[in-house]
Amino acid sequence: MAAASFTAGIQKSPLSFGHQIAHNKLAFTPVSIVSFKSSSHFVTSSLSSSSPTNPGVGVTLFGGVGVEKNLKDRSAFAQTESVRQVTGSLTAAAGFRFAIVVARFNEIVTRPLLNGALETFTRYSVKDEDIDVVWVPGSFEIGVVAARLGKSKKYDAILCIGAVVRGDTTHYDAVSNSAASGILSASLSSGVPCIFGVLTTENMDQAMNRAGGKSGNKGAEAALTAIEMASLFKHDLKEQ
Ligand SMILES: Nc1c(NC[C@H](O)[C@H](O)[C@H](O)CO)[nH]c(=O)[nH]c1=O
Ligand SMILES: CC(=O)[C@@H](O)COP(=O)(O)O
Repeated sequence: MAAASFTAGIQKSPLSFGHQIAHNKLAFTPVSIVSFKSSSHFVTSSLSSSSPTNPGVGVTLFGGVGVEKNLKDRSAFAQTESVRQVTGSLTAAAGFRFAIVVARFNEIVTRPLLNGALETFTRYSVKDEDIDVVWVPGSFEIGVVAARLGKSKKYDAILCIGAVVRGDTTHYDAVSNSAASGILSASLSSGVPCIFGVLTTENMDQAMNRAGGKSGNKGAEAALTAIEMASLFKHDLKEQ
């Protein structure tokens, strides 16, 4: 089934993908760094592991990375031998639910950003039926919609896509700053990660280069961020 797409309450036909984007998968190999003391230095070595309690979630044990001289004389700075570190995983995205809020303004840019995001979700095993796409008029409107979707608690992360391109006036600053603070505010007020996939560029060339052109596809990158943050919140930062 294809991802649902909504615009002002009207369900739109499913999106089709014309081509496969070239995008490197990020390798998030969970790594543990163990340390041992050698005279007055910490020496580090590394080996791989993943959390036994949360498969697919990297846990890094970390102690004295780098060279720490004369530690015994600096007891105030004594380091613990195993500080737990966590990072979201990209390997277990199946089952996560995502909303994408996308601005129609500069659709020639935002449409390929959206397609890049959808292709990435598919590549990482997110099902179409677990993705809802909501269209809004412009980037200024993204924040309020992201907040509403976040508070619905239906989604593990919300990906926000827009393209603000500088014109002749100061309007650019107002729209781009409002989009950024609106999306941040949606994240903080809902407690659901809202990912900033809004381009803010000097001209259309810069925008197109980042929407599948020579600078990659920022929509695809933002989708990876959404997966990582969804994983982090699901497995390690659960509300108690
Ligand atoms: N100029 C751009 C806009 N402007 C429209 C605003 O976002 C908003 O829809 C309007 O002010 C009504 O509230 N939007 C973009 O996404 N990109 C622009 O470059
Ligand atoms: C980013 C904008 O809002 C921009 O497109 C508006 O253009 P202008 O400043 O020339 O009115």
